[in-house]
Amino acid sequence: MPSVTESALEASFAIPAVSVQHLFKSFKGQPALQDVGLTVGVGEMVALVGASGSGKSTLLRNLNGLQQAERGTVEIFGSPLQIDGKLHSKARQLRSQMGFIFQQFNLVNRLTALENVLVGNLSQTSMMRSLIRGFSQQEKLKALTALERVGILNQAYQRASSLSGGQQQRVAIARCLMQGAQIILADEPIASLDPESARKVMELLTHLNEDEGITVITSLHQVQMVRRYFKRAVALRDGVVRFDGAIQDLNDQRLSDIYGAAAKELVLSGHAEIFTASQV
Ligand SMILES: Nc1ncnc2c1ncn2[C@@H]1O[C@H](COP(=O)(O)OP(=O)(O)OP(=O)(O)O)[C@@H](O)[C@H]1O
Repeated sequence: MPSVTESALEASFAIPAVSVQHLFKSFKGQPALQDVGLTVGVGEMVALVGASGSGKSTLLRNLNGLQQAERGTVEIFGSPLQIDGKLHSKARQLRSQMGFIFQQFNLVNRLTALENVLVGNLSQTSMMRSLIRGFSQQEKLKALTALERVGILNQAYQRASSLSGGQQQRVAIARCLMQGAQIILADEPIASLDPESARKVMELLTHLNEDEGITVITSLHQVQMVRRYFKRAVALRDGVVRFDGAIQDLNDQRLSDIYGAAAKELVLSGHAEIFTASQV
């Protein structure tokens, strides 16, 4: 007989965090996603791999409704977010459970790290209103706690523009925590970072996943990084899922079968020096 805790755990895995079925998306008649299906369990950490133009960003943007597909469904925690190109009435509520991290951080440069976390993903108008109105002690405490969690409490009152790329990305992650995101979608979160900052950001995402059960879906170019930090990878090529499975099965031969000569771009690009220098 399973214990109560085991049953609760099984139940939490029964409804996936993200479920995508038969997703089709094109730009000016050119397919970007073709019949994409994907299921990500609650608390999983999954890498989207693929050469440039393979559809990783498009898929991530469709997962939170930043873009809408022509056909197919996206469900979040079992509730539809988009069906055949239409956002569901619950989309806004579902999106509030998802944080999105961009390659270029998307912070407001003239605001401090703390203010960026406080305004979170508010629209421009709501952001101005909130800044004028001010924030409660409780909100500030929550934002400071989020900054502490990502290791940059000391920079709370520095303008975003004066922070390093790695620090800015950590502010972006703190913003997700402030928002109470249960799912973090990260689009090439380390592509603009130096190797050491990239390592710190990947470790932070791993800890949030392992310690707080946040589901993480990240697009990455660098296969070395994927092998180091992920158990599962989904490889896209020309908008088609060509592999979905355990990372150890996505070996160099498999990559070369999927991408041909372009596999080199994935194996050799960016941050490999971290592994040669300190990890391997
Ligand atoms: N806004 C857009 N307008 C027109 N075409 C687009 C748009 N966004 C993506 N595409 C096209 O859709 C395809 C998939 O692009 P996408 O950005 O999703 O790939 P990616 O794997 O994320 O690539 P990268 O790693 O370079 O970001 C590409 O052919 C791209 O040119």
